[in-house]
Amino acid sequence: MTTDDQNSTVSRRRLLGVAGAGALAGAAALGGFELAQASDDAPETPSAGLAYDFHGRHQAGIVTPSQDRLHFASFDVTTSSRDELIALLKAWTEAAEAMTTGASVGADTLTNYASPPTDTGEALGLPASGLTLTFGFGPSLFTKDGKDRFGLEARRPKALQHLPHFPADNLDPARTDGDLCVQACANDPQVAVHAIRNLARIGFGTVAMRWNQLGFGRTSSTSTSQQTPRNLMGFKDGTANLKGEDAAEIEKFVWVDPSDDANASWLAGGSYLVARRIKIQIEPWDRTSLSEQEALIGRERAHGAPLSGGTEFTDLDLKIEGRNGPLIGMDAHVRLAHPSQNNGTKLLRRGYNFTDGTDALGRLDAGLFFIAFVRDPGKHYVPMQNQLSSQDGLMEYLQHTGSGLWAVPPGIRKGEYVGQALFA
Ligand SMILES: C=CC1=C(C)c2cc3[nH]c(cc4nc(cc5[nH]c(cc1n2)c(C)c5CCC(=O)O)C(CCC(=O)O)=C4C)c(C)c3C=C
Ligand SMILES: [Fe+2]
Repeated sequence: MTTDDQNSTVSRRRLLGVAGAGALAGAAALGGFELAQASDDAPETPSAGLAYDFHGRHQAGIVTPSQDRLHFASFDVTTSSRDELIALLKAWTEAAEAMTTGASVGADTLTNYASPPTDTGEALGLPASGLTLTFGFGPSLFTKDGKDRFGLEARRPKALQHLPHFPADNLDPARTDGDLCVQACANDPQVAVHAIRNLARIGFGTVAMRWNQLGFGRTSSTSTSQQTPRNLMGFKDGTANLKGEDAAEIEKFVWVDPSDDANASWLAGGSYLVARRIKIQIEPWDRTSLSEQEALIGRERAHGAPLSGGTEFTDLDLKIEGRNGPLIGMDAHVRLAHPSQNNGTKLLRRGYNFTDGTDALGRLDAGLFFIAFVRDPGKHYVPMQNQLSSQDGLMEYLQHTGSGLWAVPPGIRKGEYVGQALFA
């Protein structure tokens, strides 16, 4: 595996090769700890000193191992100038190149006393922390209120539509859609927040942040080297996820192929990002019996094994019957999400837990910020969501409150800017 292909090789050599001043300062500050964490026999826990290459065939933050923290932001473009939009994407690329190495934005951030600093400063001295920045273009970038603001309409991918209304959706427009999105993931929340804040600052006058979401505790593993984490329902989440190492399946289900859409050859090597803010009714869930919880998921809670038997990674057996019907019930989440019930479809999940305070009744506003990367949302996401939203027993405890779909351009080569082929 090369960094060019996967952006994901992380080794001591790589850590030492990180060029950013911030990363070097951070590594020096942490002394031997950094090196110990990044050594070949290091535990699978991601270290703060990791750095993923921003350049490569695909954007990082998709098949690279998911980090612990998320700051996701959706932006609306406020200018009607195509040139200003391109200038923003160039500036964002330059800033992303710096920040993903642990460096500050702008060379003279602490020496030019006549201007505001070019970097907001809160990550100064912190290492790269595995920061990845993944950029996406929403349907409204191509056409908004019937207008082709930037001359892009003819190049809009057919699959890039606003997501349909799903049963039981209760979407807040203030947490839905957006012209552009940026997924910032890192192993330090301050690094992820710093990245989004700097991109927003750079975009002042060109874009306005529409909504954003903080996330913690990844709810999926995207690499076989990672342990399966737990979501706020207390279950292991990500066991049957696509993993970055499954090259053939990633090719089939994640990356857009040049033959997929003649209008959108610029998207080849990219993907689509689906985001759903799913609130979990935590208090009723916590008063539900263990047997009911396990029946609704279709797996046992302690180790994540399917209710049809075996251990965590044993395949589901959807046919085995118990005394009262199938051991994995007809409305169990894993049955309804399983490829055999979805035309063989798989998706790459990359979600995070969230808590956003309490509501007026003192209930936690918490849940799962679901993110998935798919090759074709109309085939690989919409039918599955329709099935889950209408039949999944878990829906009694869930409410979808935010949503969006973005086309994620392919990786950026050195000297290029994010999404350059779209504007060529
Ligand atoms: C549309 C896709 C999906 C949404 C939305 C979704 C929400 C959601 N999921 C859990 C908890 C679990 N999901 C699990 C498996 C699983 N989920 C999806 C898809 C969506 N989930 C898929 C494709 C799968 C894999 C199915 C399979 O092939 O077996 C599991 C089991 C562990 C695992 O395999 O990852 C859990 C637990 C919650 C709590 C949630 C919304 C809040
Ligand atoms: Fe799920």
